[in-house]
Amino acid sequence: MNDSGADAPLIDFRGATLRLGGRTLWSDFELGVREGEFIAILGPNGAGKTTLLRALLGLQELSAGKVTVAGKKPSRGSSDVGYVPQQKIFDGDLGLRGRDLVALGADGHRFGRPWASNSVREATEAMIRAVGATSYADAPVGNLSGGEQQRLRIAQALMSDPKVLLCDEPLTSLDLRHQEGVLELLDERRRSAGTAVVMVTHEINPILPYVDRIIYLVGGNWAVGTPDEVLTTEQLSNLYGAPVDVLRVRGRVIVVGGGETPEQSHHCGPEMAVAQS
Ligand SMILES: Nc1ncnc2c1ncn2[C@@H]1O[C@H](COP(=O)(O)OP(=O)(O)OP(=O)(O)O)[C@@H](O)[C@H]1O
Repeated sequence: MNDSGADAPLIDFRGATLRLGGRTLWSDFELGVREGEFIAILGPNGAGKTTLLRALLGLQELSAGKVTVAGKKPSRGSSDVGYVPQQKIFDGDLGLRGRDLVALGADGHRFGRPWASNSVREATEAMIRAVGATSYADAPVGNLSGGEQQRLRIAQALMSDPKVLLCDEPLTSLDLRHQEGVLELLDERRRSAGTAVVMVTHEINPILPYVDRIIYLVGGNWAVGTPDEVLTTEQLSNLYGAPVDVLRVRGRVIVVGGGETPEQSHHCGPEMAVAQS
């Protein structure tokens, strides 16, 4: 399923192909992401989800085709792109306070010499308020819960006021309440500021109320579309090249795979995959 895109997409992949270590991760990938769109990237381990984010960060050259972000070739350190890397829980001994972590996201383009300025302090305070972290912003980050830490990391990534926010598995190790908190925060940002959000995740059900479209990558194949378009028995069976059943049970999506790939992909038991929430 190819994406029709918009006139001037914020993210624009054209015929993008990426080969790494003798494997084709994805080929002829086409996608136009509009301002304020919320996109989730799904797929099994090793399908190339993080690598797709790396291409947007200017950290990974394409093997063929092209990609632009805000009309430009992606480049390292661009203030157009905010990035929340895969979660690492901060150590309890780390002396850094929440507000210090957020302030680290202030970049030279916007603030001049970051640490010295009042404008950084004010912007940090405003961002902490915006993500609802005021009550714990002065605590050492290592003492905070995973969900609280994640909020601060997103605040840090938003400090450069990026046009695009990339998040790599921001829901991992969060309970349902904190997952919803993070998703609501991302949703609010894309609605209020028009930031396009692109999120890698293994969690399907929590994201369904929020995302506009899904990119599903499997073994060199890809599909892009709304959750209803992509999460179907036919589409996933095509992508996996093996029988996969997509069931809807009490509003939840459950993917049951016949081969080994779907089970591996979503860290579930041997019989049933995905449907984690
Ligand atoms: N620099 C590299 N050289 C060769 N192979 C690489 C390189 N970087 C990544 N790979 C391989 O590319 C594949 C895709 O990796 P990537 O991290 O994008 O997968 P992913 O879909 O994010 O997986 P996961 O769900 O496990 O995080 C993996 O098989 C990985 O080993």
